[in-house]
Amino acid sequence: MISVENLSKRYGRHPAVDDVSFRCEPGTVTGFLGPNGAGKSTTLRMICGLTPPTTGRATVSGRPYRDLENPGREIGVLLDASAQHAGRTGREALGVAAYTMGLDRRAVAAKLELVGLDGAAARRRVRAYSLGMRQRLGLALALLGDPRVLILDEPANGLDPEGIFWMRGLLRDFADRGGTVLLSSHLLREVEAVADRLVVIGGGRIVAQGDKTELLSGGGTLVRARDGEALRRSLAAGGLTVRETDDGLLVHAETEAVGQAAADAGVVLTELRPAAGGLEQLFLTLTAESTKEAGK
Ligand SMILES: Nc1ncnc2c1ncn2[C@@H]1O[C@H](COP(=O)(O)OP(=O)(O)OP(=O)(O)O)[C@@H](O)[C@H]1O
Repeated sequence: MISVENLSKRYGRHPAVDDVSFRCEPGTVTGFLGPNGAGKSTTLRMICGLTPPTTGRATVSGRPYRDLENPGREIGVLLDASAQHAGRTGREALGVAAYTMGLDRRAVAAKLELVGLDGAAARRRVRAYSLGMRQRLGLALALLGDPRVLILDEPANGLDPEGIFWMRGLLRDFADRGGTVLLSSHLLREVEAVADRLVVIGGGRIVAQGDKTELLSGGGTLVRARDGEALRRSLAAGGLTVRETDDGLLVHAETEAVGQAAADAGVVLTELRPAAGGLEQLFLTLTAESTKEAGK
């Protein structure tokens, strides 16, 4: 469990994080979403005791990070995959971490295997690693002490599509086994695929938070079929209002009602999903604002 209560951080007169509160519960993946400069990294650094908050507090498993006796056993952290000793091999990096956490060295081999770094990769020095390999090593370090909580800052950076798919599976599995995951991203689509809950931050303040499905719903349903005309007829027969979009037909109804209308008419669907509504718009606006700010 992670609890963030009224956390604020000022740099001079600049409020990098402004009165941020949220909780991450066991068994869930929380996506911490915001455009560049929104305050995500600063918030994560405050949770991990690396940046002192101006006001407010954050706890992990009920205690401030700095009070945890052996933090790596409670919480796995990956804030910057490149912040690793470049002269060590992957295996050495994990070996040193295992030693400081008082772990059996066998944990090293198990985690190397888990993150897909084979023997040859583990023997190479970190300076020769691609960003994707550094992310995998960073994840192995975070998971090394078998913590119950994971905090990851933009973990998909540098991973190829197969790597991103693999990581989502790993995080989902971690949460399904009762773990708590908080991961940040500046891409809605990236966290949408794995998160149960979303916390959206813009300009240092929380602008939306809650259940992902609820936040993304309200925008209707997007549906496609091989036979577009038959689909249109089936939806009209079901009394549903339809609008043509680049992504398919946008129907003003829940997915279940749309699927039922198509099934009643025997129409084979090729796609059926909630259209991202208010949240997507909100996120696009935030991103546009931050890009404008950056250009000033
Ligand atoms: N050490 C610092 N000194 C001064 N300002 C800082 C410092 N760290 C962060 N900031 C500022 O605080 C704001 C939030 O930065 P932060 O890195 O937390 O954002 P972010 O959402 O993680 O974005 P990014 O993905 O670009 O890192 C930015 O305006 C940034 O310039």
